[in-house]
Amino acid sequence: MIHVGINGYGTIGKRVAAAVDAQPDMTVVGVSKRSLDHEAAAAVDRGFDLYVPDTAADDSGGSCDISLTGSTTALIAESDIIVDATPAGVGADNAEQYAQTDTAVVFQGGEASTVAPTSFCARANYAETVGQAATRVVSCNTTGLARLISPLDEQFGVASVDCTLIRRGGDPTQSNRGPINDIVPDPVTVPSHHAADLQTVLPSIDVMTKGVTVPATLMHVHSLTVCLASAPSVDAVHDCLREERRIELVMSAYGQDTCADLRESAYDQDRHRGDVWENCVWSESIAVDGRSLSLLQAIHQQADVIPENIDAIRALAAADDAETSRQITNDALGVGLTGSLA
Ligand SMILES: NC(=O)C1=CN([C@@H]2O[C@H](COP(=O)(O)OP(=O)(O)OC[C@H]3O[C@@H](n4cnc5c(N)ncnc54)[C@H](O)[C@@H]3O)[C@@H](O)[C@H]2O)C=CC1
Ligand SMILES: O=C(OP(=O)(O)O)[C@H](O)COP(=O)(O)O
Repeated sequence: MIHVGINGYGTIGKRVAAAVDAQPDMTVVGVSKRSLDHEAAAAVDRGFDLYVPDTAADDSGGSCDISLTGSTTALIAESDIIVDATPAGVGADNAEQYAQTDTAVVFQGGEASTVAPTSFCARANYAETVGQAATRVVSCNTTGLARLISPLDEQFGVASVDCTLIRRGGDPTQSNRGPINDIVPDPVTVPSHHAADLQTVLPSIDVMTKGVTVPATLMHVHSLTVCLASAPSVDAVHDCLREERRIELVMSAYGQDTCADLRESAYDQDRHRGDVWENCVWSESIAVDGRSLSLLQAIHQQADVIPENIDAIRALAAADDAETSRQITNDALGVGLTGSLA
C-alpha cells in the first residue's frame, strides 16, 4: 500500500483524495487544509483525517466545529507521498519542508517547472519520474495537449503544433474571477506559457500556443492545427485517438454540441462531481488536408489532471510501469469506460 497525504483540499485536492481512496494499492493518510470551512467538514464526514498547517487554522473559515487529527508536519511524516494541491505558488513555499523529509511530493501545474526535477504526464514521460523525490503534474491545458500529441507523434510523426486555447474564466466557485462580458487575450504575448510547459514533458515538439479567456466556467476548448510527418486519412486519426482511454471522441450528431452537454453527460453517467477526466475531441471537427490535421477538443480543467496525479504517485513510488499504472487508475476511476459514441 502507498500511503498518501494530500496537502491542500480545494478543487484539485479533494478530487485527488477521492481518487487515491478508489485505488487498490493506495490509502489516504489524511488531508491538510488551512481553512476550517464546509469543505473541511465534508472531508471529515467522508472519513478523511484532517490536519492543519502548523501555524494552526486561520479563523477565516468560519466557526465549524471540526475534529482535527494533527499538524501538516505530522501528515508529511506519516505519508510515503504527499500530493501538494495548495494554491499556485504555495507549493514552492512548502518545497523546503518536504525536502527535509523522506516523503516524496507531487506538485501541481500552478508551480514553476523548477519546483521538481521532472514535470509529468503519464502518456508522455512517466518513466522520467520513476524513483524521483518529486514531480510536477503539468497544468490542465498542458495535460490535455500532451495526451493528444503523444499518440499522434507516435503514429504519424508531429512536425509542429499550433494551438489556440480558449480558457475558462474561473472554476464555478471562483466568483471573483472573470471576464463577465469580454474575450481577453490571456496572455496577450505569444506564445502563452503552455508551449514551454508542453516541452517540459515533450521536449522535441515544435509548438506555438495562444490563449484567450472567456466568460465560462465549465471547460477549456483547444483549437489545434497539427503538422504531421505523414498524410493520414481522417479514419486513421479516428482509429489512433480511439485507442486512447483518456481521449473520448464525442459527436455533435449525438447532441454533444457544447461543453455544457459534455458536463451533463458526465452527470448522467453518475460520475463523481460530474467529472470529465478525458480529453473530449469532437469527432466531426477532425479534418485532414495533406499533412495538416485540425481538430477541436474540450478539457475539464478540474478533472483531467486527477488520473495524472494518481499515476505520478505510482511513478514516484516506482510501483509500476506507465501502461500498468494508467490501466489501474483508469479501471479504478472508470476513465474511458463509457466508450466513445463516434
Ligand atoms: N482549478 C483548476 O482548474 C486547476 C488547478 N491546478 C493547479 O492545482 C493547484 C491547486 O489549485 P486549486 O485546487 O484550484 O486551488 P483551490 O484554491 O481550489 O484549493 C487550494 C486549497 O489549499 C488550501 N490552502 C491554502 N493555503 C494553504 C496552505 N498554506 N497550506 C495548506 N492548505 C492551504 C485551501 O484551503 C484550499 O483547500 C494550483 O497549482 C493550480 O494551478 C491545475 C489544474 C487545474
Ligand atoms: O492550470 C490551469 O490552467 P492553465 O493551463 O491555463 O494554466 C488551470 O485551469 C488553472 O488555471 P488558472 O490559474 O487560470 O485558474
